[in-house]
Amino acid sequence: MTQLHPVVAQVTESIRQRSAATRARYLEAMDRARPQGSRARRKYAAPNQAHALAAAPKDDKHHLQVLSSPAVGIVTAYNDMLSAHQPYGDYPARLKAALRQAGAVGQVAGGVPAMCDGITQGYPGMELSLFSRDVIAMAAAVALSHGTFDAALCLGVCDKIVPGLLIGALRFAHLPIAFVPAGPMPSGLSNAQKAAARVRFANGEIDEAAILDSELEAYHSAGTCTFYGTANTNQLLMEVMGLHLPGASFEPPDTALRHALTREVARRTAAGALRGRSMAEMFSERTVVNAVVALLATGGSTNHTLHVPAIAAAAGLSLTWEDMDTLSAVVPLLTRMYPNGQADVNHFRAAGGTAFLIGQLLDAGLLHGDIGTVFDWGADQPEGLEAYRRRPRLDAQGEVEWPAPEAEASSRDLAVLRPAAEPFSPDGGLRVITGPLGRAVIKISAVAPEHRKVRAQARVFEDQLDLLAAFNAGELERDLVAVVRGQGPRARGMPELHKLTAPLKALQQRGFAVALVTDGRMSGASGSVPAAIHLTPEAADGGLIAKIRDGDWLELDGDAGTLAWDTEVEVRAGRDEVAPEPSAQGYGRELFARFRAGVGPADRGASIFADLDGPA
Ligand SMILES: O=C(O)[C@H](O)[C@@H](O)[C@H](O)[C@H](O)COP(=O)(O)O
Repeated sequence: MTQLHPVVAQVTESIRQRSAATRARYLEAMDRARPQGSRARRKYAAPNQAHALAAAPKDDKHHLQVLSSPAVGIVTAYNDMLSAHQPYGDYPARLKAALRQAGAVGQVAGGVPAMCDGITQGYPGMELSLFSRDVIAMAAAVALSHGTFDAALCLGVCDKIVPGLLIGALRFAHLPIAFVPAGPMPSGLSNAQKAAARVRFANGEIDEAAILDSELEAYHSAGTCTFYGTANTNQLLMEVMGLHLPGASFEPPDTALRHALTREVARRTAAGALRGRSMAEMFSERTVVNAVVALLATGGSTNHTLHVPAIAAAAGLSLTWEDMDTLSAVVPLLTRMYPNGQADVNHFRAAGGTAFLIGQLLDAGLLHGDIGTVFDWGADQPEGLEAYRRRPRLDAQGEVEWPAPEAEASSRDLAVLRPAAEPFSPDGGLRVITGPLGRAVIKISAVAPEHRKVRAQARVFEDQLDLLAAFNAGELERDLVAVVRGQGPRARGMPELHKLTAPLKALQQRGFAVALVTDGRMSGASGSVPAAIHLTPEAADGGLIAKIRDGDWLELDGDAGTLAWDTEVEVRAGRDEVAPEPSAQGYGRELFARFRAGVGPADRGASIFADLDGPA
């Protein structure tokens, strides 16, 4: 067996020790919630049980009431607005049929909201986006609060939905809970061509009709957007955490194999319920470390520097940005997918996909192989992550099987996916930035080495639209550190500022040294311009970013992980903080005032949930 890398072992151990008290309380709570006796619903009095059975079809009633079959709650994030979630429309029927075959009964326990960042990018709805993660966690809890379920299946793909569902699921981890993906959109216009068209549009070289045609060729059908942004990072992380079946993440929607995988995850979850498995016994600090390693090895979305700590906290575990940074120094970058390269997730899958990636990381001792997985719930011999080296395929009956991996498996496209011995870069794609302004994160894997260090005078904006206006007015034709502040969780719910990608890139292409510093977020799809994001403390929480003025010299060095601010301490002290503009009314933003007032800082996940398991 491969020896675990000492740094991975050390980070895992420090998370375990730091989290000892909260984790113990979490596991006790999960233990207390475990049903005593055969089925969860039996603890309820007759009227309560009858309510749960009332609308069930006759056969399901017989199974639940007489045969004591397990009940599996389906929590769905279906809607027609997210192309990635549209395929979920008929999943409840598919899952219920598969569960019946496995001797269980499926019931839709509830729906959770899901919003598309691609639609709301740059518009008021985006100010609800990050908070929607916590709303989804709460909605998942409401769905599972019926308490009549012996297992659950969660249906979600996109940015806030998977983290939200997982946070909710982890509070019901006395049950076995699996995640059911739906697969990526087929490749259309490439992401690089799409981005190039946006820069041409920003430069005034093409008109509204041409840019819309370009976008419609890129976003053309159901399935997850093909770039390696937050949604696809979610998918990869779920697989490496053992919460998807092996190879399930990137099989396209509506293929025979996709449907066979969906049936199989239902069967394995039913088996988990029959065997008395729980998510709590499979999800540990090792699972969390695996998620971070996979994030780093693939240059995944910066949003996961918020989501993974928030997910860990929901399982009583404390993960810090420093843990991520420490791991980043030893985890090699093994993939190049847009925005870190030209390929998309379909190319990644064709090059060897998760099976090759996980195999490489296991062989390098960078992943914990000994984690519990949903695959193991239906297997006689637990295999842990080893099973995820295998690729799914259809057997003669049209069901899924995972043949033993080829001994000499290699990447089929070294421009997209590399072995650990020949990485794109010896270290991972994310870095913590430190300096007098506080701490921030940067995704250097998406930035060419020659652009990673920028020294320039600041131009300060309180709103991304002001930056766009200044760009359009030709005021930004110079070396520039754009400071966009008042965008943090307490100020505005931490919107993504992805609309700035095209103009900043256009300036970079004109030969200017350009960087961004913000207490807001950038999209997982943003790249090429170095961006120190998630700056904490934010302007609305006493952060010194509120004291920067136009003309101050800033130096962002992505490789060194530093953000210097030349202005003398005495000069800074004499300046007033510019208070962030309050979040506007309308688009429901007023409903989230309590969220803004109560949210925690970015390095703790920008979450409204604090100390779920008491003090550390
Ligand atoms: O974090 C992310 O991955 C993004 O928020 C993503 O979910 C969103 O859809 C982008 O806005 C689309 O990217 P493009 O605008 O580049 O197509």
